[in-house]
Amino acid sequence: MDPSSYGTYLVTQQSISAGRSTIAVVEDATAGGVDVVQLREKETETRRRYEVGLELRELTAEAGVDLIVNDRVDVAQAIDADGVHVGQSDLPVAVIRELLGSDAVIGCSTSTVDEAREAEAAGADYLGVGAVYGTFSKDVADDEDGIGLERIAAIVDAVSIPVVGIGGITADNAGPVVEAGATGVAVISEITAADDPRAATERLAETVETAKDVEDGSVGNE
Ligand SMILES: Cc1ncc(COP(=O)(O)OP(=O)(O)O)c(N)n1
Ligand SMILES: Cc1nc(C(=O)O)sc1CCOP(=O)(O)O
Ligand SMILES: [Mg+2]
Repeated sequence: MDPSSYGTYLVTQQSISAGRSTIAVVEDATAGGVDVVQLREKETETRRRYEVGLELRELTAEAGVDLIVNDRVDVAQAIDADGVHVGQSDLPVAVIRELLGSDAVIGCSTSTVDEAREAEAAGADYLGVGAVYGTFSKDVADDEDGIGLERIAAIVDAVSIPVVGIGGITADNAGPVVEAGATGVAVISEITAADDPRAATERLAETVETAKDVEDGSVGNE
């Protein structure tokens, strides 16, 4: 799948999933219409991460959903994932491109226009930009209220690759992120910690689709 289709993006984290397995959450999310899943189990040992990754590879492939691995090029290769997502403290994008080749999808986290331009020049296929709003799922050093929608719009203007907003995003506040120009939104808690992850995914995907229609002018300008 092309990252320009990454509208609804699930980042996994079993520790906040109310006792459900990451596999069960991803099954629900694929049934609910997620476009891409990132395996991000920072507290899980490598062997277990690999085993979960193999299962996710099978179920995402069947559902036609992309599978991205957080940080780890070796795990991505071992499970035949579609790509890798890295941040400013991880391996550089250009090095990952050398290792994985031109077909791999490489995502890079950025929170400023300069970082975004640099990641694009290095060969990133999409950007994860955040934290858009305040989040409890990760320690985000610079701004605990988030970088906000104006920064999203500035980054979208500065690059020509897709931008995915992340951080504190819910079905209630995702619309403005897409209306600011983001291709989509990435979430952990909105889906993972929901009572019904499938329904939460459906709600989020519906919000993203509606906002895209507003953004491209097909509704709301009659
Ligand atoms: C889609 C997406 N965007 C941003 C991030 C954050 O990546 P990073 O800054 O490398 O932090 P960790 O996730 O590795 O803790 C992401 N994972 N996904
Ligand atoms: C993994 C991650 N990266 C962020 C960034 O700003 O780069 S914010 C974040 C956590 C997103 O979790 P939630 O959807 O529960 O807020
Ligand atoms: Mg990282």
